[in-house]
Amino acid sequence: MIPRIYIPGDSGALALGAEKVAKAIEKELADRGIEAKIVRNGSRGAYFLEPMVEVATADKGRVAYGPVKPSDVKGLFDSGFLTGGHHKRWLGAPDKIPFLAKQTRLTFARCGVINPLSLDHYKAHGGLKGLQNAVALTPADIVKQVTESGLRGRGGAGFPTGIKWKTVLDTTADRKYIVCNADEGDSGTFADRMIMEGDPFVLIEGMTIAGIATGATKGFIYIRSEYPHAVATMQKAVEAARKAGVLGVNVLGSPNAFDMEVRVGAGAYVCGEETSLLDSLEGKRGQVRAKPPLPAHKGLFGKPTVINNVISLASVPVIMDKGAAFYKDFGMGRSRGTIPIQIAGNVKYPGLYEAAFGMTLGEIVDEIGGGTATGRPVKAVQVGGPLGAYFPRTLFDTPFDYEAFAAKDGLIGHAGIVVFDDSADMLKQARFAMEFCSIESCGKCTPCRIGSTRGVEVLDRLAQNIEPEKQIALVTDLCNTMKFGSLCALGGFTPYPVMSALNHFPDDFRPTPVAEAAE
Ligand SMILES: NC(=O)c1ccc[n+]([C@@H]2O[C@H](COP(=O)([O-])OP(=O)(O)OC[C@H]3O[C@@H](n4cnc5c(N)ncnc54)[C@H](O)[C@@H]3O)[C@@H](O)[C@H]2O)c1
Ligand SMILES: Cc1cc2nc3c(=O)[nH]c(=O)nc-3n(C[C@H](O)[C@H](O)[C@H](O)COP(=O)(O)O)c2cc1C
Ligand code: SF4
Repeated sequence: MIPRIYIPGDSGALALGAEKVAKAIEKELADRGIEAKIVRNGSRGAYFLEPMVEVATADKGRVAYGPVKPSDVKGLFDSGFLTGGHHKRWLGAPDKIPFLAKQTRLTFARCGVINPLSLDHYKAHGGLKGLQNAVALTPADIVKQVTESGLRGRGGAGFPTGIKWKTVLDTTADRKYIVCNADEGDSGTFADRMIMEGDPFVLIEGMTIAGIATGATKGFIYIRSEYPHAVATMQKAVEAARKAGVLGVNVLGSPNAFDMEVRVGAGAYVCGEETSLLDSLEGKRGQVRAKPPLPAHKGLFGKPTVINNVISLASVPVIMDKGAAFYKDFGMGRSRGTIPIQIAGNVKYPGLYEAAFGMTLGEIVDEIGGGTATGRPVKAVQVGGPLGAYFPRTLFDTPFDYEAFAAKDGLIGHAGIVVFDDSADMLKQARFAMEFCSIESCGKCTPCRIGSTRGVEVLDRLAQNIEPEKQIALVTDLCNTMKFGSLCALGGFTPYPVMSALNHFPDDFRPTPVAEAAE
């Protein structure tokens, strides 16, 4: 029985040199008498957190699943290749790490401070105050506060949360749902996981407020299967909240009923897309639905549904506690409040940093992240997951703001940033984006399903220096078709990493002509 080790091939892993790490893990296990075979699954994962390695066996399929213990690959930590410790460091004493102490923690205020599963600790640190205020208000007044706070969807699209809630509140139905999107598939992101493992009650409180605000009595938290600790913690927290009367037929003794369940995904990136997620929750194969109808009108089981990201929902209690004006005071332009920036990849200080919108990308990478772990110059930073653009140093003055990033053909997404040093080959990264899309495509529309597969082929020809100008024209044309012709943002946004790599790092796409190289 040979354990197979799956190496999630996301861009964070690539930034760290996934192949090298994979080989090292293989060796570490071999030294311990475990015969192992490396299999790259080519899709998602957050390698740098705790090494997210799935161990499966040929005869039983997946038998053990989840992070490898740091002690299993101690040599890798010693060599600085894996930095699982920052998870602990982040949850641990932020005051001992100067740049962590400089954060503005509103959503993450309690993480690392309280016992995550103690409702008493939660209450002693301001927990449930938002919900207490909410039960005394009308649904319309709660929605008004959330709208006035300026909170926008932290899952990536930045849609105003209050407006989404109002659509559900205004839609008449016998049943409505709150769905929390905890699929967290973006490379370099781990904020949702941190909340679920570090302060689960804040998510429960946020979802309950959403239920009361919109008339929904049932909630579902859809958690990616790669997060076994988060699943276990959320399940325990939901039980504790139910026992304490925070959930149930009379929320905090009020006439409002709300309850929720934890559901586990099946490992498809596209199931983070809200309509595939709904299909998956309904027990079907996760495939993107055409919009309209919006989930807010016709969502889970055809009923009006609020779908929000973990951080969007977890940001609501502080708004309902301290008021819309308090929250709105942070940030810049139309990006209000704080955002948990997740710094990963080849960076000296990876971790989660909650700050008001408005810091520049350069401040985040150089000052907070401390530059690359390898000490080499930063070449590129991918912001917003595998569908996000690669920004060169010349764009480091871009403030962390939805509109500022969009103006430079980029996106903030879920605020994960992955840093690459000057050894990165951007043609390879562009190929990775196309390959990722072809693996994760739900297959419903042609530009994404066929386009991504053809895209890999075109970039492979480019790498072999076969008629390079022709391939560049072809990939540009293909990206245009994918951007405007895809049904959802998986196919529609894959052109961002591809075209930004091509536009900002053209030298990597034009291999030295043979004659020149020979001189
Ligand atoms: N967090 C992650 O792991 C991850 C992974 C991949 C992509 N993304 C992000 O996903 C984003 C795209 O998501 P999308 O396709 O759902 O975006 P979208 O713009 O279609 O929708 C955003 C949200 O607003 C809602 N909405 C839109 N108009 C509405 C209206 N008039 N009334 C009520 N609700 C309305 C949608 O239902 C949805 O919930 C990208 O920007 C990307 O950053 C995130
Ligand atoms: C391919 C794809 C994957 C997505 N994955 C996630 C995800 O893992 N988590 C998430 O919150 N949103 C994800 N989204 C965005 C959701 O469709 C949706 O916009 C979000 O859950 C709405 O919540 P928000 O308004 O609170 O951000 C994804 C979108 C696409 C196109
Ligand atoms: S863009 Fe890709 S993932 Fe989205 S609907 Fe089309 S085939 Fe499916």
